Amino acid sequence: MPKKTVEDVAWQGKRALVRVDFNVPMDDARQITDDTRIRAALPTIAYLSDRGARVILMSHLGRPKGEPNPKYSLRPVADHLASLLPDKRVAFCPEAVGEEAQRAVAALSDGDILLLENVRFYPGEEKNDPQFARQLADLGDVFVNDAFGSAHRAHASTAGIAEYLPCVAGFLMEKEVGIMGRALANPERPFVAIIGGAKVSDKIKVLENLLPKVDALIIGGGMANTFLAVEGHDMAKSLVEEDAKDTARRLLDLARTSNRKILLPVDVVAAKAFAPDAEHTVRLVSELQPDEMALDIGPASVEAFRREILAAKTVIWNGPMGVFEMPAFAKGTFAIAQAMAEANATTIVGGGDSVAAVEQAGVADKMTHVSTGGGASLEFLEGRTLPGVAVIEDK
Ligand SMILES: Nc1ncnc2c1ncn2[C@@H]1O[C@H](COP(=O)(O)OP(=O)(O)OP(=O)(O)O)[C@@H](O)[C@H]1O
Ligand SMILES: O=C(O)[C@H](O)COP(=O)(O)O
Repeated sequence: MPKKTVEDVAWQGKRALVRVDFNVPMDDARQITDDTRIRAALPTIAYLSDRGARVILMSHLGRPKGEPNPKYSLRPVADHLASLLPDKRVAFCPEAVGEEAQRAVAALSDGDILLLENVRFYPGEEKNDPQFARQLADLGDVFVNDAFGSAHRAHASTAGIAEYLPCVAGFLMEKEVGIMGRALANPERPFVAIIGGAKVSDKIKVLENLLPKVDALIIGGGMANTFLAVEGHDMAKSLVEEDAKDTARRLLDLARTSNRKILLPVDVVAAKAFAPDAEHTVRLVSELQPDEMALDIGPASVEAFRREILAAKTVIWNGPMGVFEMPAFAKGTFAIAQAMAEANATTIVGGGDSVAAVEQAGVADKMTHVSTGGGASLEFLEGRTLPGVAVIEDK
């Protein structure tokens, strides 16, 4: 069902209360180390301001547990936002609700932008307290949800607030939900999903939701070990989840009976320790030694996965192929990023680590879509209805 967006509202003079996800990484000196999420919200902010709305932005930053904490203040984000929008007036309010916030909103002229302080400085935010949601709602005329990255949270500023205000999607929300939604509901085929990361248990629902939809499911990373163990391989010291073996077996059976391909690594980078400087070598999965663990996929696996990706028309990727934080075990992950960059397909990357990998590989701009949501994109791939999406009005 298509949702209402910012384009469905006449904005002149209205107060647009916009939830953004400005939960950006910062270093110890409170410098923003990656402003992707801020830049991703600019189209919505500029659109509203250009149409004469008074733009009031709400976000969380970090997990301050319901009380003010200068470490998690959004003030540096307001300064950065002002530098990205040199032609606009951008102000910061050190409160998110109450008299000071109301005064700051009342002082806005059409087109002005105001960022409120971290909504998680208030206990009502994460509790989705109706009174807190109401206090936020008092600051605006229309609620715009552009925080895809927080859409899996049913909090006051992402969901509860919609009880009190009409709710439309911002451009980022529309794009995220549109691209991923289309890929899952009506993909151009062949449709290939690549799932990696540490554990099967974190991604059971993703695997279950995707398997019936895809033509091929590529499994890499630590989670592949459990599947390989079920197929009869001795994975030696590799991370294998005993508790997830039944799930892995069930998925392999389902793939066989439903004619879906599951591709597992055929070779791995084997190391004697989980350490950046560990001695390591490429081995066939069947030749892993008793004192070794698999920490990356090997070149033959890369080649097989690459062929599948290059033949696809839609590719979704979540989770690294190995311990890519350590350069010795990052090759497989970067090779997958490269293959996706070369594919003549709709390519979608979601999940914090895989997004970091495509950025480090320098190919983020070659993807059709790099999601700004970690947890949110994972829950979307699980097929769940995200609370922050559910509250947006249907057209
Ligand atoms: N073979 C392996 N053995 C052990 N750990 C591994 C292996 N392969 C990958 N990992 C680890 O898995 C972790 C990433 O898994 P995770 O499921 O969190 O990925 P993600 O979904 O992309 O990220 P996020 O949870 O941030 O959205 C990385 O820290 C990586 O080192
Ligand atoms: O970074 C994220 O995934 C979102 O901003 C949500 O943050 P949270 O996990 O603290 O709710």
